[in-house]
Amino acid sequence: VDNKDSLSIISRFQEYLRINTAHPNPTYNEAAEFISSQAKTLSLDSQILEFVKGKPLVLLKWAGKNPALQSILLNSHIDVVPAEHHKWVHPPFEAHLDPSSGHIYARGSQDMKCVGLQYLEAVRKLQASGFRPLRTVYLSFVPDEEIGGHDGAERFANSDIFKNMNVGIVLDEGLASPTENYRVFYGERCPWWLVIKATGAPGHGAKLYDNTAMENLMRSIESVRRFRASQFDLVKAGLKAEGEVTSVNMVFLKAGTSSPTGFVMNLQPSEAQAGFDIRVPPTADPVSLERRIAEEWAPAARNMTFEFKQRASVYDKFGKPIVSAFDASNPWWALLEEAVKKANGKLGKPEIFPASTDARFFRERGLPAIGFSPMANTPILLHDHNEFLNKNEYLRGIDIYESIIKAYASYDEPARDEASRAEM
Ligand SMILES: CSCC[C@H](NC=O)C(=O)O
Ligand SMILES: [Zn+2]
Ligand SMILES: [Zn+2]
Repeated sequence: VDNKDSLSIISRFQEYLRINTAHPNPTYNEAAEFISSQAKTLSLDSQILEFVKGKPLVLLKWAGKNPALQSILLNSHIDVVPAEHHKWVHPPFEAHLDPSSGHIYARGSQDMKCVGLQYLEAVRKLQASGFRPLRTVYLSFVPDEEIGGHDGAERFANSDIFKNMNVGIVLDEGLASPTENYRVFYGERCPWWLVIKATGAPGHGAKLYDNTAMENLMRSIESVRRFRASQFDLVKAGLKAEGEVTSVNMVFLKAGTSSPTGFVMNLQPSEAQAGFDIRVPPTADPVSLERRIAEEWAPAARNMTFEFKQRASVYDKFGKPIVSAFDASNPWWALLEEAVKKANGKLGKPEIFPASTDARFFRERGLPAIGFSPMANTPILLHDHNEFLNKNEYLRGIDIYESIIKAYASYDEPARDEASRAEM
């Protein structure tokens, strides 16, 4: 790449980053227009699907020479999480490029506007080199991943349009890696968002009595904390990776009787609740966790109830953990490894993604999906202040994708259907 090319590649990335697609009011239309205009410069077929009004999904198609072969889907989400503007060194939607370090600061620089545009830039380079794909390559830019993906990737994966695309492999997001090895993911933990509620007799703030809502809730919180520590200890001791234990973090506490001048101090409230973000590995036993919740964390005997705000299934409809194979049964895995190597990149060991991504909707349909965001030598800053990606790392990622897309789109063995299922 000569300097002029890389300058325009970087400024296109900045342009995308400057479109504020943060929740709760993402400017999806502006982003969809930007992506469509990019697709036009590449002569890709482009359509905007609106499974839910106001939530556009941009679907691009680079037609392959053999449409009978299963296609390749390169997925990325358009939306980003909100940012606390005043806590950033550079405003989160300015995409400031620091001239001395080469870091580009922006919300979405790692998660995951980088990946979406790297796919496009890789296609641009492949086209310039005269490459023509054997398999059809699709690029999807989807809304709402950060709020659960139900109006985005989930509807898309369950649509007839998707069915007719005859997808054989999906690439989706991974995580930055502080080392020189890229991280790569074959599965992810399932989000369970739990609210537990305690009730108890109200009374004078000076009175000691049993069964207050606060006491009942506190006992649960203590029990949750013991479990949390037991899981965290396994990670700290190096016995399990982050994605292999069940995480539970308290994310809100709600209790007390408020008045216009603040909380009432001498009244013990009759209700109290707490919310927990729980992530369940595909290898965990969801039944025993649910029993723990019902018996220890929210026992009816202690006047407690619970409710899930989100409860993704650990198993698919065949009762198997929702993971993609990374052995010889999944030819896409070896192809990815080789392609990354060919582009002088190194891959770490296959991992379970600790949070959730849209990949689960494709895996649920029995498709292999690989989580991969080519960012090596980069601190993990997704959802953090001062999220950044170095411009050279971004450019290097384009070369990596160029190699992967070339290998995938040239692969002429029809992938066997059962190859997409993992035996775990
Ligand atoms: C319940 S779906 C939420 C998806 C979100 N994804 C990335 O951060 C997450 O919290 O993992
Ligand atoms: Zn993401
Ligand atoms: Zn995210």
